[in-house]
Amino acid sequence: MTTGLPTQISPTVIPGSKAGRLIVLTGPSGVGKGTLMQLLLQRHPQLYLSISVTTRSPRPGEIHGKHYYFASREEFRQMVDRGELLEWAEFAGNCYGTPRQPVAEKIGEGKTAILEIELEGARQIRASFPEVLRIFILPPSMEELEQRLRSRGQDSEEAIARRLRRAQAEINAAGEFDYKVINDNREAALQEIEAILFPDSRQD
Ligand SMILES: Nc1ncnc2c1ncn2[C@@H]1O[C@H](COP(=O)(O)OP(=O)(O)OP(=O)(O)O)[C@@H](O)[C@H]1O
Ligand SMILES: Nc1nc2c(ncn2[C@@H]2O[C@H](COP(=O)(O)O)[C@@H](O)[C@H]2O)c(=O)[nH]1
Repeated sequence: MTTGLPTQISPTVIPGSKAGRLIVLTGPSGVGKGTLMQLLLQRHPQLYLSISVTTRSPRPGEIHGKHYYFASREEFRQMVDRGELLEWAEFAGNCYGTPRQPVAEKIGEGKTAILEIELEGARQIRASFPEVLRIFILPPSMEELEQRLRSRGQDSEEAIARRLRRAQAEINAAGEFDYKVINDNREAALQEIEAILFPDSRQD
């Protein structure tokens, strides 16, 4: 398990229909990506949010198959070796990856698939799927980011420190992305994302 390089997505497009879109949403841990995605899905249930595999332990309330597929390091390594992940990366001491098949299926059905992933994974996707639309979510300030990580109340002090160290490097790479959205006011950020995803009257 030494590389996270992806192979191609290869969606099978249903004859007579157009292929869907792949969207990547990235930003430092705690910036509010998950919160914004849940709100977006409530308003646009036709969107498909990929469920990742992780070796991280479940947080209280997290459900296997809903929030993540929780796997051991060995299970994760086997998925990598079998080419089952579209991308994967290590983040703050754990592995995270995107199962290939459901994303390929949804795109093949003409749907919009969204990946909520960290920077290295976003770079891998860009390399294997250049048409991807990539959005970076920024915090209003580093102080606010730290405050959000703490108020979430889910991570140890050590985990928060690791995530904050990684956050600055991720923010420095925001210029690589197609769009940047500052998540200060939740509703305003959501509307910006909607305007990116649904220019004109496109709703798929
Ligand atoms: N605009 C906002 N203003 C204030 N608090 C917010 C805002 N958006 C999200 N939050 C809060 O910030 C915390 C972190 O949000 P969330 O878990 O969605 O972040 P995330 O980017 O998905 O993190 P991770 O990448 O670690 O999964 C949560 O407590 C959430 O309620
Ligand atoms: N490269 C990938 N990154 C992923 C994936 N799923 C989630 N993530 C990112 O990991 C961090 C930490 O998440 P947490 O749930 O432990 O707080 C965060 O930035 C997620 O966006 C994935 O499949 N691939």
